[in-house]
Amino acid sequence: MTGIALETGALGKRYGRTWALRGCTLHLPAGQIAGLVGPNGAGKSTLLHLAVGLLRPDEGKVRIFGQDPRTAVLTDIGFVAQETPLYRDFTATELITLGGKLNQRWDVELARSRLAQLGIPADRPVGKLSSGQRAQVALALALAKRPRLLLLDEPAAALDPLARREFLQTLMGAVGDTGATVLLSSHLMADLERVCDYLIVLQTGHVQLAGAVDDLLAEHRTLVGPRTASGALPGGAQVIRASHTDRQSTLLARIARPIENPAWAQHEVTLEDLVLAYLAAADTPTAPTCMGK
Ligand SMILES: Nc1ncnc2c1ncn2[C@@H]1O[C@H](COP(=O)(O)OP(=O)(O)OP(=O)(O)O)[C@@H](O)[C@H]1O
Repeated sequence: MTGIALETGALGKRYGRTWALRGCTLHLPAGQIAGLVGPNGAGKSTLLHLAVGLLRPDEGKVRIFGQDPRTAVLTDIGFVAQETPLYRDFTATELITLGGKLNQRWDVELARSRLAQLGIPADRPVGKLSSGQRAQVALALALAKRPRLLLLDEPAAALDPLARREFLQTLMGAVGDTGATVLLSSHLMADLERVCDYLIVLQTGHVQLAGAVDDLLAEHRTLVGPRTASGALPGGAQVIRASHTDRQSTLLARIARPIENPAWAQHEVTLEDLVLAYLAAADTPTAPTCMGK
């Protein structure tokens, strides 16, 4: 599927006098599984609530498939909020029936079979399930909607490691089947490394880094070489994060082209290296920002 699933322009939201999100400009190409990362309070939940139309922007715009989420596209969006709010007195079976009455493209079988596969009691009020089981019910309901865009706010946080792996596999399977776009907020970098092909890093309400994972990894290297001032790097590299010993510098750098100076050893970076470097750099006054293609 082509096109842009989510687009924001100078998007801002404040609570009282405090901006939770400000100047947020990004786009998420359709068909991607995107990770949304950032420290506590960075604005991830705020962005997701704006995208699903549950919050109104104070500045700027947000568009889902080119439309205002507060108007036309709600049937295209699936959302699992952080605390997985569900009607706690209802059983999963009742929620599946209810969903069928409220949604046009409801896939009853998908929801039922998923819960049966996971051994989740469908006839017990969801308020009496464990928080991990409730998260699974919420995901099953969101997938049953067959959304074009699925927004998940830390969906796997309450799951044990095995359940998390199954959750991510189901997610990837469902997305593979339907071509849905996913935006998934998480603090679990290993999970994101496993499933994401696009990455958005938020820091104090701003986009710090965004782009296709393959491009971001190709554009960055860890460089180890003679102790150097950041301004004197080979090949026009931009230093994101530097650490030094008396004789040696280790730099996480954004490189425009391969560095041919043999004094510098180059190593590929992991997604976690990259995110940590940008988040740490954001605490410095000249924080770099990198927007991908
Ligand atoms: N209802 C609210 N009233 C006042 N301030 C709020 C409210 N919701 C969020 N905030 C503030 O807005 C900022 C962004 O919060 P948000 O929940 O979007 O961050 P987050 O990145 O999702 O954090 P976490 O990783 O902890 O879930 C924070 O400073 C938070 O304290």
